[in-house]
Amino acid sequence: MISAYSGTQVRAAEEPLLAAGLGDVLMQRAAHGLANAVITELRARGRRLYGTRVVVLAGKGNNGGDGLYAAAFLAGRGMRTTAVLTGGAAHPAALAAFLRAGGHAEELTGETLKPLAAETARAGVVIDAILGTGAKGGLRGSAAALVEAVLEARRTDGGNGFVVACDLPSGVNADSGEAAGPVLPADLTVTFGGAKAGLLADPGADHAGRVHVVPIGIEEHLPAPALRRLEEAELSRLLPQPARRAHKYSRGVLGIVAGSVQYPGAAVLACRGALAAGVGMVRYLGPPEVAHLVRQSCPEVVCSDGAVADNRVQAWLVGSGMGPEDHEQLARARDAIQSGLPVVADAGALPALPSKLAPHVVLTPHAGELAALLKRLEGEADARFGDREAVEAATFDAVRKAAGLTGATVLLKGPATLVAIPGGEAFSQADGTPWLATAGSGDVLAGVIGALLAQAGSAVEPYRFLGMGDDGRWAALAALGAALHGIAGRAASDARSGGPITAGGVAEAIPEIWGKVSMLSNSGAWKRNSHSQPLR
Ligand SMILES: NC(=O)C1=CN([C@@H]2O[C@H](COP(=O)(O)OP(=O)(O)OC[C@H]3O[C@@H](n4cnc5c(N)ncnc54)[C@H](OP(=O)(O)O)[C@@H]3O)[C@@H](O)[C@H]2O)[C@@H](O)CC1
Ligand SMILES: [K+]
Repeated sequence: MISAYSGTQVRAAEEPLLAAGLGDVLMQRAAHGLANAVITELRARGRRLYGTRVVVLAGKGNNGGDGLYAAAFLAGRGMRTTAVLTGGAAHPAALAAFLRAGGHAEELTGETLKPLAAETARAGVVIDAILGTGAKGGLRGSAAALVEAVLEARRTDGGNGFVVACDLPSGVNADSGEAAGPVLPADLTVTFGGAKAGLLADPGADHAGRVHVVPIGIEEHLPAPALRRLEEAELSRLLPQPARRAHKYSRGVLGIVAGSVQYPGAAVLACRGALAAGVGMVRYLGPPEVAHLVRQSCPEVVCSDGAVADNRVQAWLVGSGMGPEDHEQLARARDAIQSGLPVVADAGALPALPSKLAPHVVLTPHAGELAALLKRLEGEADARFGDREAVEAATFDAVRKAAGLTGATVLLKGPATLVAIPGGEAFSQADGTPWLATAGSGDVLAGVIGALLAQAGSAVEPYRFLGMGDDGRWAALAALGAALHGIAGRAASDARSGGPITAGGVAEAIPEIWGKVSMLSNSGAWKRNSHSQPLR
């Protein structure tokens, strides 16, 4: 599991060591980890160190200090290093070490801005150490102008160097991933002590590239993470497995209220997603025309046009492919939400939610649907997240806000899918491929999560083992569904040499992914079939 923390959490964890006079030791560890990551990356790209040009953009705080110490180390390895001092000053000891090692420093001024931007754009390696966890807002002033000029120079002249962000891409908010000003997107972010939550939430995740965590000795002081990402070991542990004496009812029954005469395919895809994700049985409730199509595509599904109360299930999925005019389906959706059973509420069910929900209700909006929900809950005049763009600019805050206002677990679909319960556990899964942005993909995801709720909603032990509260399991199950769906989407695309996929293709790929993930032991090694390919 990747555990990510807010900037405040990391700074609090540093406090006892800073009080013990170990500030410089922490900085040296961070700088050493950063320099080693640069060397590893250059070697992986088949590039020699000697003579390669490195530009470090160094702010006046400790983030700049990390960058300057790392650049000093690289200068000692024969790299040609230039430091651009963006804040009119620099960490004194780190700058002295850099100059002693043979580095060359330039102050950023009105006159030097253009040539330094051009030099940065041409460099083999750029270390972005302008701002770290001490940033207040996005980049501003001459540092912002420099980054804009570098972006422009890279656009016009190209540039094949790689960008390494020191702790986080400068201007990205460590807590939320928001970026108020320009940001130099990184190929790699080397982050210290623990990942920052803003690196796993968009738009920060967009800018961060790969994330590499360097331990610096503060780890035992860190609290429960603000944001988690399930990896193979946890996926393997959390995937439900049938007991030897299982029967279809004990395996879990999912009731699905989805689809309409206008969108019958959503019902079929939700059923296919659920069936692929190990549920014992699916009961479909909906209009006869849709039920007919469901029966034809999925003969395993038991269909009826009856009432929610007449169907015994362990969980419900409601809303996919339903519109505001589908009164009968919406009435069923409301009954399901009020049944007290775990529920996935998707698409058409979102505008019709009761005002107060609980975490066993999992909402699965995309950014536009989340904006509409928040606008309704906050009131049009006060809505901070009034439209899709506002949600996309601050995904983590938006999802936490929606969880707080509804009381439900909220899953926001995206390249980094975020899940949060009110005031508690939150997850970010980025397992998929952009090809998953295709019609029906969300219906399959809703089916997969519904199937997981029906099978495993009552088990709390695995989550306690992972240090989560009992309500956290609703978010973890939704994150598990997002991970399965994402990995399956990637596998489906890989099977076509990286080509496009359909929602039906994603559902088809899920059972094999489930099998492969289940084969992993908790250490991440294969239990059986040790020659199998890793998942990602
Ligand atoms: N604590 C430790 O020992 C360790 C810390 N570590 C490292 O330190 C980093 C945190 O360092 P930090 O606290 O010095 O803050 P940092 O991110 O460098 O920025 C503050 C400076 O930027 C300025 N500034 C602020 N906002 C701005 C803006 N929008 N646009 C432009 N300027 C802005 C602000 O100026 P001011 O506003 O105060 O005038 C101030 O001078 C952390 O990310 C990690 O890399 C590791 O080495 C481990 C040990
Ligand atoms: K930085």
